[in-house]
Amino acid sequence: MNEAASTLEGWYALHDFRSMNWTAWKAADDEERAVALDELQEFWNEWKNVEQASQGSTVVYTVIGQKADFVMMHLRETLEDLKAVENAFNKTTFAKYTTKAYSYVSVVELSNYLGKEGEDPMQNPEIVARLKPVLPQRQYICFYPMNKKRELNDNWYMLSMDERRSMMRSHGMIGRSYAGKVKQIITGSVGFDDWEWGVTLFADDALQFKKLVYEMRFDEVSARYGEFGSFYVGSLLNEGSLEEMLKL
Ligand code: VOV
Repeated sequence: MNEAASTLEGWYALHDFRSMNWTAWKAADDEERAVALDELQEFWNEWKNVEQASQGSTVVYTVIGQKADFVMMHLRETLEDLKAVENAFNKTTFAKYTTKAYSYVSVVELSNYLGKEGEDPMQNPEIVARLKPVLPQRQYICFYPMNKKRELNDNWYMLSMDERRSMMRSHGMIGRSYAGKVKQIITGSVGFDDWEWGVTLFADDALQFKKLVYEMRFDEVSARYGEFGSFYVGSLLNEGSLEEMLKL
């Protein structure tokens, strides 16, 4: 059997995409809307407490286009913690005015393709911080799921470790040339969701997503082996900008 890459896992991830039910939101009276917003604010404060206690991280972004109106991306220590945060949101008054659009379940993952031989990665604070990251508050987010191909002639999983490592090195070099412009969080989802990985990118200039993804399309690991799902792009929401978005 071919050698599997070994992976390190960190916090579990839930990308929870919701759409607004604008008809219901507009039909609600001022008091109902105020209650919904107050509860949402309380909920948001709880997320901040979780982040301060280093037990997870949450960011909220709009989603542009008709696939959804906003996404809550949660990182938590366990799948149960993710379910709890999902349930808690569903029980808020605000959730009554939303519909479920899409969700993605995965876990922050690092592989050993480019790791140093003989080093215990868990003793490296940089690696631990990448496995349990505080999510960046950049202006834009881009999320999409992907697979590595398993076709007769192009089967990633039949390649030797050395072949895969050399392609991942080239991938990493392209990625590194975007240092400071795009921050990536790769989450593994084999056994958890419909694709093999979730790719979440953060940037202050959304065009850098297009440039990075396009450049990677010419790199063998993406050109030959990458298969991609739907792309979601959006901009950062905080309590203030969410209220602005919901103002009638
Ligand atoms: C923003 C830049 C960026 C950088 C620096 C970067 C670097 C790296 C390194 C060094 C490594 C390997 C070690 C590890 O960390 O696991 C990876 C790993 C991975 N990547 Fe990546 N990637 C980036 C960005 C980046 C993008 C934009 C994509 C989507 C590809 C595209 O065509 O749309 C991607 C995908 C992945 C995946 C699916 C994996 C896991 C592959 C596996 O088989 O296990 N990635 N990636």
